[in-house]
Amino acid sequence: MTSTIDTIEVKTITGVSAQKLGELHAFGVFTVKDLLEYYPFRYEDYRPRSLSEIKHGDKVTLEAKVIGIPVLQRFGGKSRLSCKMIAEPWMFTATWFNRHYVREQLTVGREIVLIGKWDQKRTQITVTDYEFPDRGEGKTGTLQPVYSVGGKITQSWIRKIINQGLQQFGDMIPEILPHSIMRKYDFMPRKRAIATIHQPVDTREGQQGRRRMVYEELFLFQLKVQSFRVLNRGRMDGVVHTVDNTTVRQFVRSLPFELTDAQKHVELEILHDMRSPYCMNRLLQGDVGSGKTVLAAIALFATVKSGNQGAFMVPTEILAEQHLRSLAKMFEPFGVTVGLLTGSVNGRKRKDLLAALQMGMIDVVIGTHALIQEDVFFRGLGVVVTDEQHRFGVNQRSVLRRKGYNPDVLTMTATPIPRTLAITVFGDMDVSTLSERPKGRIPITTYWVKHDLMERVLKLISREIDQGRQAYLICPLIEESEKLDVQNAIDLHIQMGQAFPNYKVGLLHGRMTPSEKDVVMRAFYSNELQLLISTTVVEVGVDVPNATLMIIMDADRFGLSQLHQLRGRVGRGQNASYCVLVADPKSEIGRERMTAMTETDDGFEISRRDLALRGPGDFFGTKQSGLPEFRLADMTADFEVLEQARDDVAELLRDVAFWTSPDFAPLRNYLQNEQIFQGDLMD
Ligand SMILES: Nc1ncnc2c1ncn2[C@@H]1O[C@H](COP(=O)(O)OP(=O)(O)OP(=O)(O)O)[C@@H](O)[C@H]1O
Repeated sequence: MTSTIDTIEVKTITGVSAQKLGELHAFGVFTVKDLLEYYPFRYEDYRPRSLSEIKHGDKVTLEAKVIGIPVLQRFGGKSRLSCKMIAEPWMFTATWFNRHYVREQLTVGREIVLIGKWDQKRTQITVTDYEFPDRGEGKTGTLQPVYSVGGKITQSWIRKIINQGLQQFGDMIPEILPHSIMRKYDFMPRKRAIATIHQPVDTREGQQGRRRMVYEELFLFQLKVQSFRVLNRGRMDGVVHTVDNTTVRQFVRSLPFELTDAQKHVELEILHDMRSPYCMNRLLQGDVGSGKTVLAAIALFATVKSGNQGAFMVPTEILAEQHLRSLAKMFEPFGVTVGLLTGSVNGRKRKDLLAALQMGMIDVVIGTHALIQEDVFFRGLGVVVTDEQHRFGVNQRSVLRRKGYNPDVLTMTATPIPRTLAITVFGDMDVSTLSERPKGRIPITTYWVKHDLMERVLKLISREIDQGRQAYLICPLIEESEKLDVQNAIDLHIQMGQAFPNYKVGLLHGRMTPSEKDVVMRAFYSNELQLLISTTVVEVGVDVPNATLMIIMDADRFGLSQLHQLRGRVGRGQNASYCVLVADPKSEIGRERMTAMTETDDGFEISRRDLALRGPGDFFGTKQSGLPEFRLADMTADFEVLEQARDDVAELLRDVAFWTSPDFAPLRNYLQNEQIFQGDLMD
């Protein structure tokens, strides 16, 4: 096999000593390819500018001439060297701190290039770097890349080594984009693009290089997710579920409500996937309270009635307990057994549960993400239902495959994502959407009040509780300190206890043990507690239909989607519900968020506004762990390129030539080496 830059070790580059090699490894640089793709995050501009165009405080490069005798002052072990200079027609002073040795080199009439910060008031430059043209030094006039460095690796060393790497191996950088794409966008060849990112001749050239490599990165990302979807569909190695319609219908009929049209539609999509021989990889997105859990239940029921087991992976123990209770009730009449596996199930109990799972005595297991790892074995796993936070990545799939399972996967998200964004970022999945909420729900009324109206808010609490309902009070979020969060919650709990001596007031926060939390949640479910003071631990999925009031303190500290999630804890039953945002926002964005919340209760609209306020990068940043880390591309700034790449890839994959023509061999090779395909042959 001929060697390529992704197999040649970086130590073959002249100048990489054994000691430096270790340091490069720490940066994730093992091969020549890794080094050449170690891109700078910005450039230092060494192009000379004229004094007439610079402002106070600018960092500049000036071409000047020494016209004065240097003056050296020493004070307390430090030194300051000043010298008069001229950059025609202006005179100014150049100052060096703690570099007294420069004095010898400053002879009158000598040309010098100074790099440093300009002080307009003193007509002075504080020099950070300098060069003498008569020594033929080379930074002047260039843009110098700035890399992320540390330890024994310095900026100048990495620049030198990358330069050396380009000289030795630059010609071996392979082209990967097909001709058609190169022509369509008039891209420069890959070799030149990579070289110019490290050593841009000028800004335009640098931008062109970046443009091409950003596109390539997003194109390859899209190629990976979309071809995964295409191949997955064609592969036919999933579990074929055989459950018949009558059995499913019996289960659906036993539920205490009729499915909405949207739920019925999604049910068909899920069952269709499950019955087919390919592996289901479906994202179910629906607004808060739209009834996603029952679809999870149908999928789990269908797999059990087809002779398999199901796993339901949820983000918190509170939620695992909640689902255990509700699913056990739904499944009980049909003889479907349910088990719980979370961090707090241990010792003998855990051992027994694992054994029961392996022997097939438990049909459905609910738990946190530890569920599908390490020592957990199933007799036959047919379906995994999970949530967006645990987006079922390549790693989990391969863990399961190694154990001999290839289950259907249903991923649920309560943060609706605008459709274009969903298919761009979740391109490997089929998307189902629950577009309506169950009938009979009264929209939640949302108020935004300032802190000085707290008295009125307290009255609202008593009004609801006196009518037999329950309320949540969410404490402000102090991001820097969980300890302060907890303290806040404890204080508020005491205050509310005093304000409402006749009600039972509960407290829930992240420092409590899972079993302590469970005791409180159970008491709230059964209305033994009327008011629950909590941090955001109730954010996801908690379902207490009798709760009709949600109060969020310092609501401007939360993001829009998170506020919507919290608000979604009420309005889940037949009674009118209210959400009160208590906030005195200081920023415009804070005010916009509050207004948006009072204007709409539609999660799709909220996420559209959230996206507009934050941009796709941040929108996904907090919620999405499944997003790849790009080296150059930025989800916000390069979003249009991502959409373009998505369309180009879709077109390419529709063309049969993609799977056969030599023009696309580099792309097929790329896919084959990706972990996602685990070496499956592309040809
Ligand atoms: N078709 C329906 N008709 C009436 N009630 C329903 C229907 N479907 C679900 N429900 C009820 O609506 C409530 C919310 O459903 P569920 O907990 O599944 O919401 P969800 O989509 O998971 O929301 P979240 O993301 O906020 O947890 C539950 O109490 C559930 O029993």
